[in-house]
Amino acid sequence: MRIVMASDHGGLELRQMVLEHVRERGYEVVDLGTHEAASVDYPDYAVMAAEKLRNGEADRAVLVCGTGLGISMAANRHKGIRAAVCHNEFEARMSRQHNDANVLVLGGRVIGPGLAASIFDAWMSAEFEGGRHQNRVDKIESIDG
Ligand SMILES: O=C(CO)[C@H](O)[C@H](O)COP(=O)(O)O
Repeated sequence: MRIVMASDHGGLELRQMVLEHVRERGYEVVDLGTHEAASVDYPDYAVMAAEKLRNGEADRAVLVCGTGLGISMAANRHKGIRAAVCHNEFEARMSRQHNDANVLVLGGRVIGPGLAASIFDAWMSAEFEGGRHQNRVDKIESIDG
């Protein structure tokens, strides 16, 4: 499985730490940066990552900004993208089981690397349950506001 990762400057440090963990777990990573501490705009990174997912160059994404909020808002503007900001393993598991989230979003100024790694593991090991949840995800996908 190929995972695309991206962050703004607010998520740079956490992204770099989580990236190591993701590689240690054996996943192939497409790292879109940012690579420097200079201020950048998180929507640009959400768009780049969403494009990789939508064109099949990656299977899942992990996005990080300072809070996780802005980059998830930007990612969720794309059809087929279901980005979930997760602060704990429960949210991570549920975002897969019920919401079929294909983007995990973390807040670099909110959580530390140990928790972020556990959240990633929980997210990757949980499967979408389908059934009644598929119907709801289909309704999300049909929203054209
Ligand atoms: O969390 C974020 C968006 O939700 C950004 O990382 C944050 O807004 C960047 O702030 P600053 O430009 O003050 O470093």
